[in-house]
Parts: sequence; C-alpha cells; structure tokens
Amino acid sequence: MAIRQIQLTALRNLSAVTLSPSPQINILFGANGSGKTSLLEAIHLLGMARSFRAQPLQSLIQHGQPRCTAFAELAEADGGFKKIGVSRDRQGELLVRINGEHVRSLAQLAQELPLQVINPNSFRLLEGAPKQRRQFMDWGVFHVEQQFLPTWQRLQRALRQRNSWLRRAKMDAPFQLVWDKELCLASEAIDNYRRAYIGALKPVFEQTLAQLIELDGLVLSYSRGWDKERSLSDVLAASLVRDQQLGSTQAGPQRADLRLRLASNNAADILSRGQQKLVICALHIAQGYLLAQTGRGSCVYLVDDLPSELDQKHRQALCRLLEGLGCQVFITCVEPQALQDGWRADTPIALFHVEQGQIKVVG
Ligand SMILES: Nc1ncnc2c1ncn2[C@@H]1O[C@H](COP(=O)(O)OP(=O)(O)OP(=O)(O)O)[C@@H](O)[C@H]1O
Repeated sequence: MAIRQIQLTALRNLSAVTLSPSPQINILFGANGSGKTSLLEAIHLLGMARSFRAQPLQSLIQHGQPRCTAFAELAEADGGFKKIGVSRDRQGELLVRINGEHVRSLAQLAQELPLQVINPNSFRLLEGAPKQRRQFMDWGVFHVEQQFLPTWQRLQRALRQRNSWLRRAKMDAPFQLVWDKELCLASEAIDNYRRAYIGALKPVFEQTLAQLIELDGLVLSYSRGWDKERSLSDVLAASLVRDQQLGSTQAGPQRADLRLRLASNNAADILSRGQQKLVICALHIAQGYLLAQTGRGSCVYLVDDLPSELDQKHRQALCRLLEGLGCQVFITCVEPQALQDGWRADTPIALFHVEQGQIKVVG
C-alpha cells in the first residue's frame, strides 16, 4: 500500500498541489511554518478523516476558503489501485469517498490507508494516560484481527447499558444479568485478541529496539484491566457497590494498559527524551512489521521532524530501519542535510522543498 498520487486543495497554508511521492522514502524539508506538517496532516486526514493536531477539523480549512479537500490514489500490493477522497466544509460536513462511493464507516478508510504517526504527540504513548496506549494497541489488533471491531462495538454497548443502570441505582436484575453476561463475553474476547497481539508484538519490538539503541532490561507488558486471577463476572459482582457509588464500571478492558518498565521504574520516568523517542519509534515500526506479516497491506509512516531529539548516529539507525521496512515513509525536517547520507543506492527517495505553502520536487 502506497500513495502514488496526492492532490490537496485549501488545506492550511498549502497551495493547491498534486504530488507523486516515492513509494518509499519521501523527505519534506523547509523552514518553520512553511507547511511540512500540514502535508502530513493532509495524509492523516485521508487515512483517519481527522487531524493529529486539531479538533475540530475546522482549523484545517484554509483561511477564506469554504472547504478543504484531500484526494489520493493508492497503489495496492496486487497491482490494482484505489481512489480515496476526504473533504470538510465550514459547516462541519465531512465527505469521505472510496472509489467514488460515499463511505460512512471510518474503519473502512483506516483499512484502506493504515497510518503510523510519529510526531511530538507520540511521547504521550509513554507519558500519557492509559487511553493512549490502548489506542496504540487497538490500532494493531484492529488491523490484524477482523473480529476485533464488531466485538469492540458489542463491548461498548454492554458497558453503556451497565453504566446507565449503575447511575440510575434501580436495576432490573434479570435484564442486568443478560447484559453482564454479554459484557463478560465481549471483554474476554477483547482480552484474548489484545493478549495475542501483544505476545506477537513484544519480540518484534525488542528486536527493532535493539537495532536502534541498547536499553537492557526494558520490559513491555500488558495488563488486561481486571485481576488476572479472577473472572470478570466475579470482579463485577464483588465491586458492584463501588461501581454504583462511582456511577461507572471500574474493571474491564476499558481499563487495560501497556506497561513499559526499566529496572522496576516506569520507563517514562527515567529515559531521556531521545531514548523515549527511539522506544516510541521501535513500537511503531514493530506494528508495521506485524501488519506486513499478516499480508493485509502495509502502513504508511508519517514522521514529523525526524531529526529532533536524536544525534546523528541514532538518526541514521532510525532511517535505516524505516528504509528496511519497505513501507512508504514521509519524513519532515528543517535541514535536508540532516537526512542526506547513508540511504541505500536502490532506495527510491523523493525530496520535496516546502516554502511558504508551495511544495516543489527537488530530487
Ligand atoms: N487554516 C489555515 N489557513 C492558512 N494558513 C494556516 C492555517 N492554519 C495554519 N496556517 C499556517 O500554515 C502554516 C502551517 O505550518 P506547518 O505547521 O505545516 O509548518 P511546518 O513546516 O511543519 O513548521 P515547523 O517546522 O515549525 O514545524 C503556518 O505558517 C500556519 O500559521
């Protein structure tokens, strides 16, 4: 899966543009505020129908314009191609099309264009709330396990029911029993999917990290969100009074987390900023490897300001890994010299200069 052409209109400061990126490495360089991140944001809009830095999407629309549009042709592994388009107007209307057909499920869009984003927000994966890590984990499970999404929807429905009963204090016992059973079944399935996924991700992550940096003793582990020795139904029964007091279900997959620990410390508390970035990159690259192994396509990587936080040796190691993935990668940087050396002679590299919203191919 790679973007073979991208067309943008009225997106932030970018002038209307049509680009034919390299199927592998794309380097976008330019001064601060020139529009490099905006191009990554446009690709993110195409894969996720949202921005990675703005909620709501309104701020993406160029000042004075009624709507912004991003359109792409995706080259598929089997030689075919797909067309996807996303457009958003000032009234909030979002139009998503795949091969000209309106699409309502954003999951379909995510399946067409699986994206991995590495940017300053990525530090939240280590430092932020468990929700960030669940999102990371569920991205992977969603892409490798087809039953994940319907099971997740069942879980959300059962959880909403239970929480609404907890808040009303008055429960219809037989009805609640049925919904609790549904909640437990869906929870166990989600836990199994996540456990299997993290089991597969862990060795790939460790191998990937070892190619970037030596961090002996860094351990990635999964916690499922309720006592690992007890069934969820037992836990729910035992915590009913507390759940009623708090008005929501305190145990279950909605409380799962991924832990990264180093010598019994939370890794985020002791790793340097550069080390954290390398760990985060290794996690994202490992996800790319796993997706490729399933044969369900490959990710497109968006790496904003790759050089920041990293010394020359680690920059090069990261570039080699991204190159070795064989995926399409969009990298931004201020100075192109920071990323010029060390690429393999047979890697297709496209170099784009972004200047005051204009994007020019320079190599
Ligand atoms: N809706 C909008 N319409 C027009 N211009 C906008 C809009 N939103 C943001 N801008 C401008 O577009 C530019 C976007 O810059 P962007 O974040 O893409 O820059 P960058 O090249 O990634 O910079 P840096 O190196 O500082 O990260 C900024 O100059 C910003 O002021």
